[in-house]
Amino acid sequence: MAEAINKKAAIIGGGVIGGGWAARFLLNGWDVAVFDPDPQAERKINEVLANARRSLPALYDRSLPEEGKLTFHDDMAKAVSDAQWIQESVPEQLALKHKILAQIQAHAPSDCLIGSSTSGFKPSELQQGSIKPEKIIVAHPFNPVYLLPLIEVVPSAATDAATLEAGCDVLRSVGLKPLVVRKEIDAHIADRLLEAVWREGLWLVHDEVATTEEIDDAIRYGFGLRWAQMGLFETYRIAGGEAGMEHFIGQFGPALKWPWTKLMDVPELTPELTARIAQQSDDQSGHMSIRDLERLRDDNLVGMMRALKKSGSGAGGTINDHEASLPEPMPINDLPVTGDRQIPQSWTDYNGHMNEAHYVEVSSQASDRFMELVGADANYIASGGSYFTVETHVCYLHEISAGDHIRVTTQLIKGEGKKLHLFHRLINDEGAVAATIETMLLHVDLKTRRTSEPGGVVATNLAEMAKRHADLPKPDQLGRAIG
Ligand SMILES: NC(=O)C1=CN([C@@H]2O[C@H](COP(=O)(O)OP(=O)(O)OC[C@H]3O[C@@H](n4cnc5c(N)ncnc54)[C@H](O)[C@@H]3O)[C@@H](O)[C@H]2O)C=CC1
Ligand SMILES: C[N+](C)(C)CC(=O)CC(=O)[O-]
Repeated sequence: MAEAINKKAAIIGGGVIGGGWAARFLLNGWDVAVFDPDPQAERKINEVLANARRSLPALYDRSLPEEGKLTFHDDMAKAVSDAQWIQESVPEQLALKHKILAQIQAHAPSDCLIGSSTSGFKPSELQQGSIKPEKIIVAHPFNPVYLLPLIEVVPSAATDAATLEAGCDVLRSVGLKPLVVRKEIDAHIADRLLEAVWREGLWLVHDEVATTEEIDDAIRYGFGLRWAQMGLFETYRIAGGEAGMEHFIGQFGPALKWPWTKLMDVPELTPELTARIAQQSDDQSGHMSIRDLERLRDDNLVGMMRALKKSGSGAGGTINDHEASLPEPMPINDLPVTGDRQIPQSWTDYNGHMNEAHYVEVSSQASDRFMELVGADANYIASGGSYFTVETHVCYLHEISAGDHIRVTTQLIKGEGKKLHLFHRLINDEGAVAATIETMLLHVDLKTRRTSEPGGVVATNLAEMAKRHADLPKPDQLGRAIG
């Protein structure tokens, strides 16, 4: 069989942001070629990648594609040849970006789009002197690039609609949420907002009103939590109470003209102020290495984004959409695969392995998937029929650790009348059955909350599935009681 050919991304500049881009593409199945003259680039990217491997897959309840191949190059031409996407992430200096973009375009495939990670330059500035200005856009990510879905995509007058859409499709395919900025401006949308908050923070330290830690507390215990799920305007709509946004503006709008904010001025970043900020930051966080801080940040982000995934709000909706686009797993031993996932860090406990509670979560997801396969899907449930779990028995056979990949197969033991008797096997990458979960569900009428016969399509599908599973050997753990 011919080997599948992966897509290839070229990462030009592999620092904080280039490393994050490399991880996002690799973990979404792309090959990645990096060009960076820093002799430490390979080590740094591998460390970022290790953090990405423990966090990005943990956002999903399905496996990401098989990881692509990572290569490092000291020749720009080799790095960009055959690339379908090129991402420039060199330092924020316009002259350097012009030089690098010219070198890229001298060697890149002629139809290849180049995204620039620039935090502040407009695309028309980046395109100055370019031989193909229409192939350069701003694709501004957020740190950590492998976890945060937002990507500000900024076209210029030289960018046509089809190129822009094709670029957004590529970015969506690796789980990003393109926000197309309709009018190019310095620092796009998000950095305009971030700069305003940062400027105020600097003034508060300068005027000795607050330390770096106190400013961070003011954000993380309060409005930072609100912003992650509703942003600025939706939050303020609620703050206007039943009278809404107009009332809110009427009450707090005038304060914008009172001396609440420093607004446009920037404090002089003298050596003394810089040293004060650096010392306060060391006092606040110097007990942890940057990589440890990154892991803490990533674990918290995964937890918050998994909560958003449940409601589908904001970043959670992007993860759900990306998850739905991931390929379906193939059957194993004639059984449907009803789960295929990496075990997140947050599922492990003080014994250093997957906590017992999450086996039931895996079972619940596998039963849900099985229900979908026999037609008891979201539409069916909306029409008033569903299954309730009434009994579950778990056998823990081998330890499962954070980062392990498991697949779940489901054998139909009985699917007749109101009863749905399932047997799930959790299979690890060595092919061993790490756990079995036997579970009984009953069909219920959601209006009366009483058991009822399933609808025609579900009953027919179950009967067909039962025929296919009838000759399979009965599992050893079936009907097991404790003792
Ligand atoms: N750090 C951040 O929070 C964010 C930065 N950005 C943008 O990303 C870009 C890169 O920023 P960072 O990654 O933070 O900087 P960085 O300093 O961490 O990384 C820059 C990398 O570029 C490499 N480099 C320098 N000259 C080069 C050349 N001639 N060819 C190839 N590589 C070269 C350096 O060796 C370094 O590894 C900037 O445009 C920045 O505005 C965007 C979003 C967030
Ligand atoms: C500070 N910064 C301007 C480089 C920040 C960004 O561009 C985005 C981010 O990740 O905060």
